[in-house]
Amino acid sequence: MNTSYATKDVDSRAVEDENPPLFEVENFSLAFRQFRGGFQETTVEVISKLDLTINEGEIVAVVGASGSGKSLLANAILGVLPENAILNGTLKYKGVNLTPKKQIRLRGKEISLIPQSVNALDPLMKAGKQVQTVIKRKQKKAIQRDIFQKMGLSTRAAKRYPFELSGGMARRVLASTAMVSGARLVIADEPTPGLDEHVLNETINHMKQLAVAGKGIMFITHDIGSALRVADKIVVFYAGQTVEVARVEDFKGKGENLRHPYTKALWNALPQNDFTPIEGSQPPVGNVTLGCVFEGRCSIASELCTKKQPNSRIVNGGIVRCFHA
Ligand SMILES: Nc1ncnc2c1ncn2[C@@H]1O[C@H](COP(=O)(O)OP(=O)(O)OP(=O)(O)O)[C@@H](O)[C@H]1O
Ligand code: NI
Repeated sequence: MNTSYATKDVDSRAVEDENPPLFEVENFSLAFRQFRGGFQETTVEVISKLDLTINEGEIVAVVGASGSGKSLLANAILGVLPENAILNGTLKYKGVNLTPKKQIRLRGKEISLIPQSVNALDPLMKAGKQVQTVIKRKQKKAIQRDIFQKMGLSTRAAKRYPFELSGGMARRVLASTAMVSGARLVIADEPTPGLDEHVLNETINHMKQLAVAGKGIMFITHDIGSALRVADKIVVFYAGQTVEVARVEDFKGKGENLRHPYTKALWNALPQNDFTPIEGSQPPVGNVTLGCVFEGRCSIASELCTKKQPNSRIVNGGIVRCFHA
């Protein structure tokens, strides 16, 4: 696991060919083509100016409110977006552009998704079998039994069809699938809601084990608390943009070491801190603004923030998109 990511992010672009990061997103944007009022075509942008890097052995948490574009990013990486999606920017796996063809080849093998929805399970296949089908090694059944035991799933659960499983059990089956897949990059989209404390700890430990084994993990969550328990660095999303990339150690005290006002607000909203709610709400999807996406809720916004969008820059070993950080 590494914590010197900020300099590494910048350096790694310069020495791209020699030692590229496991996974990179650069200036990525995503819009949907829509038809309004008959034949008039419009586009709605849901992700813009998104950057992030995941190194081998690193757990990167992507934290953001509901609707900030987290699942869409996950689906974009896997290449499973609806037809009307328009993508721009680059996604690179091991320094090479992820083309749709490459995505099909890597999906489920090198890059594995723990989807947010349990509907992703095959309704016609028993739980144990679903997990066995992604194992490439021998002794599929033994490996599946072992992971089920670790994830708190009984041998009876393995013989059940998805509709016979509770929501929490189904989530654990999905997580088991990614864990045994042998993928180098695991994208976990909200793998923890509805898990009891014991299974939550198991899931977190398992993510850590995968990282120790050299895999890169993208852990998508809206819960900054669980992100801080497991991740090496935290990428904060707001309205489809990365507003900050911070080290876990930066989250302490009153958030003095954090850079973006939104990240500080998220930290101070935690029950163990001030429990101060964040006033206002995220701008709706498709909202086009000249200025900073957080400006309407920001306590330190100036006139500049209403007129211009800040670019990302490195501040104090982290990355921030704010004029006043
Ligand atoms: N096919 C689509 N066409 C138009 N808009 C879409 C489409 N799919 C998703 N969106 C919109 O894009 C935004 C981002 O959605 P996304 O599911 O990525 O959010 P999220 O951050 O994963 O939220 P949550 O925490 O609730 O899972 C949402 O406002 C959603 O309504
Ligand atoms: Ni989501």
